[in-house]
Amino acid sequence: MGKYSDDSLALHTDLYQINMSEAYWADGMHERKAVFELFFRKLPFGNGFAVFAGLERILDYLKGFRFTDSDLAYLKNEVGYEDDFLAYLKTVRFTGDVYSVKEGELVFQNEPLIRVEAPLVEAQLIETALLNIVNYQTLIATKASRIKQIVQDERVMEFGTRRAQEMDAAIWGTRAAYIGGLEATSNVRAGKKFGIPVAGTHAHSLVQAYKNEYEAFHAYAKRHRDCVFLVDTYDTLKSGVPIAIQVAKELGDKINFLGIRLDSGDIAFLSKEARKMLDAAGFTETEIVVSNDLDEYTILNLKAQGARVDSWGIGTKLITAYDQPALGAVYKIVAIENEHGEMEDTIKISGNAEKVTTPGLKNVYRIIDRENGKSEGDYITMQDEDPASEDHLKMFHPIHTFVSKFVSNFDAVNIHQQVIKKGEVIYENPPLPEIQKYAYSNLGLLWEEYKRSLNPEEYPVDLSQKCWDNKMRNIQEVKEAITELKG
Ligand SMILES: Nc1ncnc2c1ncn2[C@@H]1O[C@H](COP(=O)(O)OP(=O)(O)OP(=O)(O)O)[C@@H](O)[C@H]1O
Ligand SMILES: O=P(O)(O)OC[C@H]1O[C@H](OP(=O)(O)OP(=O)(O)O)[C@H](O)[C@@H]1O
Ligand SMILES: O=C(O)c1cccnc1
Repeated sequence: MGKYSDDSLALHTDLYQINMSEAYWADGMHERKAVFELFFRKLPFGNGFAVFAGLERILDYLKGFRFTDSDLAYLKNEVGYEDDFLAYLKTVRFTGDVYSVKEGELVFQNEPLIRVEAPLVEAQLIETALLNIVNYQTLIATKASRIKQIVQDERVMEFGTRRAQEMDAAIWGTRAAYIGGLEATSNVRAGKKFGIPVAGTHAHSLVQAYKNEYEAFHAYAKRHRDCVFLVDTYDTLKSGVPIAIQVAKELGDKINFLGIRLDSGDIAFLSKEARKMLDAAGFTETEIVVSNDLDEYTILNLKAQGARVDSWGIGTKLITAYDQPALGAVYKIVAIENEHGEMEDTIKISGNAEKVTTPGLKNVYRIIDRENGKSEGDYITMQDEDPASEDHLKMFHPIHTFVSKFVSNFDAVNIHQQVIKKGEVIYENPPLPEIQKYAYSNLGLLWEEYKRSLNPEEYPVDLSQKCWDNKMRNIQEVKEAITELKG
């Protein structure tokens, strides 16, 4: 590992975060309270919602945040920071407050998923890791949810470790995929670490090692009562399926002939033919597992062709988020304490209206119609507003403000909860199967038009009038300041 022996996560940040921290510290700004929000601007995969994941790792990361001696030695020797600043860094822990949506929550564009309220340096140093975690895990949970929505009742297994972008991605991606709705993983370490059910068949190498399917299947069956034989090594219909049936008949009750796996060729055709062969041999309960570069699009197409599949193994295209490899979430400062101890808004202006940040301390409410239990949209308010006390709300699009509606007879549910208070983790993440169930049950809140995988309607994420007015005032103030400068 080189001369700096440990691998603390405090340095899992961009150099510029430490450089900015040095400037804040040298200027006496470092303890000022700052508020940052983490959000994404565009839903991934053209989906109508995203499934939030990443909180578990974030809590662990923040709990253990500290620069170790070897981190400090590295920063001194190799990067050149001075001793006084390093002595300060040695004392830095995460002491702030964090508010987050739960894992498995359905989340949308331009709404804060996490709000960090902490001394400026602390909030700044953790940006990179928080984004790194949420960007990946939320992306994979969302992709998994898309796949599961197309698959519906059949079983889906995560097979992607060998193709993942290195080991961390395989492990945390598998966990996120499980949150999104997958039933099992082939990654045994993820099974041990998170309690995700493990499952699997065997590879072509088993058959190739024995040079024929008959011996390979028998060898496997000698030590495994539950058997799923891979039947496409030589010729699926002429050799693989008939030999699997022959071996299963020979072994009778000694094995559970659970299934066969197809991994190449025309899956629709081969699965239908294999189904006929298995049924004709009396193995009507023996299932057909398929794999080979599958995603929600191929699965939908295969279903349309009447493929007879009971179980889907998904690797590359899920774990690498193949069709959209980044979520693009950002972490933006929205308020900072001034020299008098008062919180002041901050704003980032952009020529692109969608990129102008929404300043100030805010809350996000999910507005749920009491009559039908469906969500009308999300409603971002200033922190001192209480939409639950209103009889009706005007919800309007934050850019196209003429698109609006009035909502009454609703529940306003604050989607955030405090997970860290003064540096202490105060939230216990539920067991993983409960998080998965939560994600699934949340889908019931959404009208079908937001859930379809192709061209869904845009779910409303609106600003309260007060929040919108505040944003406009901030924009105006910046413009005036610039005009004064020019003048
Ligand atoms: N009936 C089908 N309709 C649409 N796509 C299919 C169908 N059958 C298989 N596919 C998909 O087509 C892609 C390529 O399949 P193909 O059979 O060429 O795979 P392969 O790995 O190249 O096979 P082989 O190992 O025989 O060369 C895969 O993503 C597979 O899931
Ligand atoms: O296709 P994916 O969605 O990425 O799913 C994972 C793939 O990994 C295996 O193939 P590989 O060729 O690596 O090994 P094998 O010999 O077991 O087929 C398996 O057969 C799947 O095809
Ligand atoms: O168990 C399997 O069939 C499996 C596991 C990983 C990758 N591909 C297939």
